[in-house]
Amino acid sequence: MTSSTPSIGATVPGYPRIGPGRELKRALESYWSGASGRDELDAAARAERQRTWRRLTELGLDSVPSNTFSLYDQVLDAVVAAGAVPPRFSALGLDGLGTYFAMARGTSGAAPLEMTKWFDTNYHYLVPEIGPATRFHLDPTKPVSEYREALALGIETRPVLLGPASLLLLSKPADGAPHGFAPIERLDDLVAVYALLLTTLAAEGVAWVQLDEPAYVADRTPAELEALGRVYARLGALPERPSILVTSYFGPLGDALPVLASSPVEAIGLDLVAGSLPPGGVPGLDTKTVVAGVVDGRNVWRTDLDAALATLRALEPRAGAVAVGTSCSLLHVPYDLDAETSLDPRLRSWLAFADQKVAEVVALAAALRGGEPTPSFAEARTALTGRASAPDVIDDGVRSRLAGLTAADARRTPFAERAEAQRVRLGLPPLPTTTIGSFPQTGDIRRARAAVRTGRLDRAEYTARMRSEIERVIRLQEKLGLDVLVHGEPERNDMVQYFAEHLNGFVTTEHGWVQSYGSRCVRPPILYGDVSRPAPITVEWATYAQSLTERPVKGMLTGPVTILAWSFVRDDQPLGDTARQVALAIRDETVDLEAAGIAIVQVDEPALRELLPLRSVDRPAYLDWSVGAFRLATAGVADTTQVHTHLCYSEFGDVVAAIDGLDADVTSIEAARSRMEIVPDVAASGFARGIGPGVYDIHSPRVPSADEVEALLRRALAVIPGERLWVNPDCGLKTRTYEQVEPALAALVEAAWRVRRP
Ligand SMILES: Nc1nc2c(c(=O)[nH]1)N[C@@H](CNc1ccc(C(=O)N[C@@H](CCC(=O)N[C@@H](CCC(=O)N[C@@H](CCC(=O)O)C(=O)O)C(=O)O)C(=O)O)cc1)CN2
Ligand code: MET
Ligand SMILES: [Zn+2]
Repeated sequence: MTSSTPSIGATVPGYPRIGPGRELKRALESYWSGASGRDELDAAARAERQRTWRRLTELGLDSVPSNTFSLYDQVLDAVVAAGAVPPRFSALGLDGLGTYFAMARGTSGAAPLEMTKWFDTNYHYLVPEIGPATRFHLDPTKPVSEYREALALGIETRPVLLGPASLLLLSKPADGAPHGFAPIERLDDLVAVYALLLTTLAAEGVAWVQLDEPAYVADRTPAELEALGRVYARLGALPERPSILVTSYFGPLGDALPVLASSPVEAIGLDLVAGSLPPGGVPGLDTKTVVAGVVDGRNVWRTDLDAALATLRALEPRAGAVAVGTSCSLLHVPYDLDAETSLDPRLRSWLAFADQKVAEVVALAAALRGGEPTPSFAEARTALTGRASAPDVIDDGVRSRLAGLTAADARRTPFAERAEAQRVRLGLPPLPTTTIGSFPQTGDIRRARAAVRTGRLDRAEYTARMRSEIERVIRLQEKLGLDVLVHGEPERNDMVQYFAEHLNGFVTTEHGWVQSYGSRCVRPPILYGDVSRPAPITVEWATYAQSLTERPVKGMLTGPVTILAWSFVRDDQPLGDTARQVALAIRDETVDLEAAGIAIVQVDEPALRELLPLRSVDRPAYLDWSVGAFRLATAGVADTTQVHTHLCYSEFGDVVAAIDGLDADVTSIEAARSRMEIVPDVAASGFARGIGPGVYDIHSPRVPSADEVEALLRRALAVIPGERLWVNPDCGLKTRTYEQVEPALAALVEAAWRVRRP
């Protein structure tokens, strides 16, 4: 670093990219459908990048990031930059963009890269496939052209890339890699490509580059820590390179901090919201710029600027220099609070979305430099005092109800007794067939919802349309011969937002879209106060569906952990306390469904795995409160009511014991994509209740044949007795079409019949 290198000052590690009005989502979906061409997509992408750089400059950042834009995913972008495209995609002979989308979405000839959760967030990344034969080679096109594009606007930027160690730690072994191979074994080869990239960027005139190493906020072996040191020793030793900022987020770096502090990098980004600097000396830190992530990049609360400034000041004597940032990329929050014109102004004053957070970072950096604290400090103080004393945040009724609970409220009678009572009541065949809940969300359904929102359709007409949709779904399931039916969830915009809209303690936004994967977005609700259920939510829909058929219809609810995981949660009390409040509201709903004659209630917990803490020391406490919340939500019903749950992630290893702890009568899990790989583990864990390993991969448009489903069922039957085995898809059908769903479910029912035959 030369004396002319600009200091970082105020910055952010990343920024949303889907567009404030979801412009990129629309451009992508239009391009994929063939309705528009390459030029339109390029124009939309360029417009979003340029808008972002201008906005961040206007808001006052000293160092503006680039290459944080992505047409699909930043991990996929790093795969492309490193040339690590798996051969099944390069063999397609497509151009760059065609290959890129083939990896993201698959083609008829090549299954896409696997998608999995980005740490403990609701963002999904594409999993790189790395083997001994992967031939890395530098493709600097994207970071270089984005840097030039910004420079042409007069904006000097800091290119951002996933760091080499994290890239490999987030990868999986390529097909055909020898048993025991780990992608990290290829680190030295990959670092050679990053070295070339840094040299290339230096030649472009880049002053700072940001390499993200979030994998080091999880537990890492000594060899992995050593590998991190090796990477940055080597990159740091390059004769011509930009200054290097290594960024971490979502937790404290732990043992990786001294490794980076003693490496030759110039700056280290720390998440000081999810973690804090350890007490005591960190050798080498006093020579680094610490980019202090004191503004929460994952939640929407306004920052306590006084407290953040105190943290920054306390850091000053320990670091070479202190710069200010958000705790992580702003990808995980909506763009701009100013778009939310219908929010209660008092609540609004407690919040900050991406642009407001950038302004907070700028204000903190200015105050740290010794300038006058801007008026925003006083405004923040007023807002926070208001929030702390707001009457509707605390609900004494909820609190006393929770205080009055005992362990018995979260306990059902032993499974064997319940199972017998349910067998008698339900009279289901062996290997009962069912689905996970949602049926396709058609354009008609979504348009009707948009119309009722804008007042173009009245409530009664909307309800009538949803009822006719439910009737269609019930008749279809009867025709297909399914045993346990669902109502199809047409009335739900989203399985979390829908419940939040009907519970006290939440508000929802109009424009607060956050990318979940590719072009798919969610509007996470904001949980700001004590939670309760003012009135039954799903009972009318469920009883209407049940009135249409003799077969049992499952009541369908979202569990407390998933509601929390996919919302912005309050930061003024432990998450476990909030979970119990949500659990009570869901418990009220299960009890009301039961009273209305519903015999089976499913409480989905797909996010149980997602919230699992990144460090193993923190896991037992999490599993304790999360499992406890689920049990509280479901233990209010009689033995004769069958409780189902649904989880849909491929990595179950870490939560197999917790699944047992949930004490649901039947658990459906995702299993088709891994061809039932997980089932022996579940059986070996001693799990002895009903289980429905998915036999239809709903993430793919492909329709499975009855033969395939039968083969999967026979595989499951090898380890699970027929009286406990359920037959169902991997997950809900909302993203599929009826043309795909009908034949797939027909195959599923046919396969169950074949396997049932003695
Ligand atoms: N919250 C949440 N997280 C989750 C999941 C989930 O289901 N929910 N599933 C997993 C995978 N993640 C997913 C996330 C989003 C979507 C998804 O399909 N999102 C939809 C939006 C869903 C929604 O909120 N729909 C609303 C609003 C739809 C909309 O865009 N309406 C149009 C108008 C209607 C039209 O013309 O189509 C508009 O507002 O402009 C509704 O149905 O009411 C999308 O991006 O397209 C799927 C999976 C993990 N995380
Ligand atoms: C992401 S889990 C989805 C469960 C929900 N009941 C559905 O079928 O859509
Ligand atoms: Zn699911």
